[in-house]
Amino acid sequence: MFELHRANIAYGDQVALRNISLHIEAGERVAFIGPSGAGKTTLLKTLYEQRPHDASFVHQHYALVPQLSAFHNVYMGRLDRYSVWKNLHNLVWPRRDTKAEIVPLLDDLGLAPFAFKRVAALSGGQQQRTAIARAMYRASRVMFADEPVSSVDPHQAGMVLERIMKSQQTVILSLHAVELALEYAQRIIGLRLGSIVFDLPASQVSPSHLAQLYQPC
Ligand SMILES: Nc1ncnc2c1ncn2[C@@H]1O[C@H](COP(=O)(O)OP(=O)(O)OP(=O)(O)O)[C@@H](O)[C@H]1O
Repeated sequence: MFELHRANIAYGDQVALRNISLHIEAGERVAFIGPSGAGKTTLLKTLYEQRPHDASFVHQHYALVPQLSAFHNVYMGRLDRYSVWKNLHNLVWPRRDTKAEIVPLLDDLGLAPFAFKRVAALSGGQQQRTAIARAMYRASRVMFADEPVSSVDPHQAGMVLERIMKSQQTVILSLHAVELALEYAQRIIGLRLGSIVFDLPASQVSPSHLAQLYQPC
């Protein structure tokens, strides 16, 4: 489904990824871990660009429309699939059938009480869960998510990751929380200074692998 062969990615003269070879099959649940600046976001974006038509992307900074409600932001996940008439109707006067699709999705992520509140009035964690709900509503073949639980409180982070893993066929995400990556992903790719240090099933990642990844420069 995704393939990179000795890929190098740079921003101007700043090299972000070096000699990356990678193959990801449909249905995999993959987590990128590694220190800040290791190249996780760059790798997510590089892979996303291979199939933007059938993937969704949860951005680190959510990329929501703050003036619109959580409901409307989630609806935007399918804006390109509906007619102009349906989109205008839902913007002004949400249709019952659309509410029946979106409200349970928000409810599942603990957001039902905020469904029709402006996103600008929601907390960071609530905004992040709204961005996840939008990606779920899109229902594409692949979900990319960049630090999708960074603002969610620790009690909810597991629940949110569980929902993500159940809702999509293929999931590729970056996580700072190593323990969550090991619990919810099947395959862990450790990145450091733009290179892959290990690529292993979660069950085979050991403390020495992690020490190698997070050792001081
Ligand atoms: N737009 C940009 N312009 C220049 N350099 C960039 C840009 N985006 C990222 N970089 C550099 O590329 C490298 C990898 O960045 P990237 O954001 O992919 O890392 P990351 O592992 O996702 O970091 P974090 O965990 O902090 O989000 C870093 O050295 C970073 O400074």
